Amino acid sequence: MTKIIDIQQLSMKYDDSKVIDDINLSIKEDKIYGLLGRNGAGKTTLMKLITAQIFSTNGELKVFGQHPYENQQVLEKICFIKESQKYPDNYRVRDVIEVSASLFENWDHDYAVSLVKEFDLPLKKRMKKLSRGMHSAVGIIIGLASRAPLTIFDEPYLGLDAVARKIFYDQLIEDFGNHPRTIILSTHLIDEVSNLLEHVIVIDRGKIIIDRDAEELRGLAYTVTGLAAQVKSFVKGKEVIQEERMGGTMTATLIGDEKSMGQSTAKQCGLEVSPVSLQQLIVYLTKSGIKGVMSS
Ligand SMILES: Nc1ncnc2c1ncn2[C@@H]1O[C@H](COP(=O)(O)OP(=O)(O)OP(=O)(O)O)[C@@H](O)[C@H]1O
Repeated sequence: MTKIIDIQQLSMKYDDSKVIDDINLSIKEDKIYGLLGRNGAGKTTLMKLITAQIFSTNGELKVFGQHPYENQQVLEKICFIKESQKYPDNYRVRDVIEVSASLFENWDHDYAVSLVKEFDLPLKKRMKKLSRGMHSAVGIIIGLASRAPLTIFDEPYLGLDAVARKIFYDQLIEDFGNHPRTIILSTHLIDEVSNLLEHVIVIDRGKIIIDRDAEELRGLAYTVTGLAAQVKSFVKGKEVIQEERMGGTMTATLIGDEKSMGQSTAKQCGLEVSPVSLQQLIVYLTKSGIKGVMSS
């Protein structure tokens, strides 16, 4: 599979503090990536580096095989929708759509218009009069209708209600199916997007700590519950990322995929086995400060 982004030993400092710390990463063609991590982890900084809005202090970054800085050939293939995307106040929704049409080679006008209807946006209303959520919906429409070969959404849904977020997810998955491209979605709503993601990248304090196929990651951990003595005996020698005791009962979350047979053994021992959501797993892994990169 072709690499769309190739990052080697990339670092970036703001003043004296390293916010991107010697990372290696490759992003492949026609996949949906989740870029996840805690506040201040370095997600936006990484996206700004990829889209050539800021310079790295060290390392190599290639996008579509070239350095992205002031490189029109590369930049015209990217659509970056930021968290608080700004538009000229006096523009109407319609004007934003028209200007966007001129920026992206693969722009689909009919699709943009159908999305405006889906999100129930008033085409004639000026941007400054839109609510926060409506503002975000405009960004989402541009990101989807651009059909840019590399589309990056950085927390695109500030103020967007649950219904509108569902429209976004449904549209993303449907349109991606018809027009595959590389999508990077940065979000804190991990469980909501969990089923959309094909690959998960987690950044923590400027370092990539997880770079792994989403399906593999989902099956990587499980929770066992039962009598404390039984759970204690079962988890002995296994990698436990979280445990909790309530009276005589104990719950433990362990790392171990299907192949390790831990889940079937736990069931045979009479323990209750339950899956761990992607969000829970990422919270555990970032809290426990895993060393090195969990990569596939
Ligand atoms: N312009 C700047 N000047 C100095 N420090 C900055 C600047 N922008 C970001 N930082 C710092 O860089 C670090 C990474 O910030 P970044 O915005 O990349 O994090 P993030 O993962 O996107 O966070 P969030 O999820 O809260 O949006 C933070 O410590 C932040 O304070």
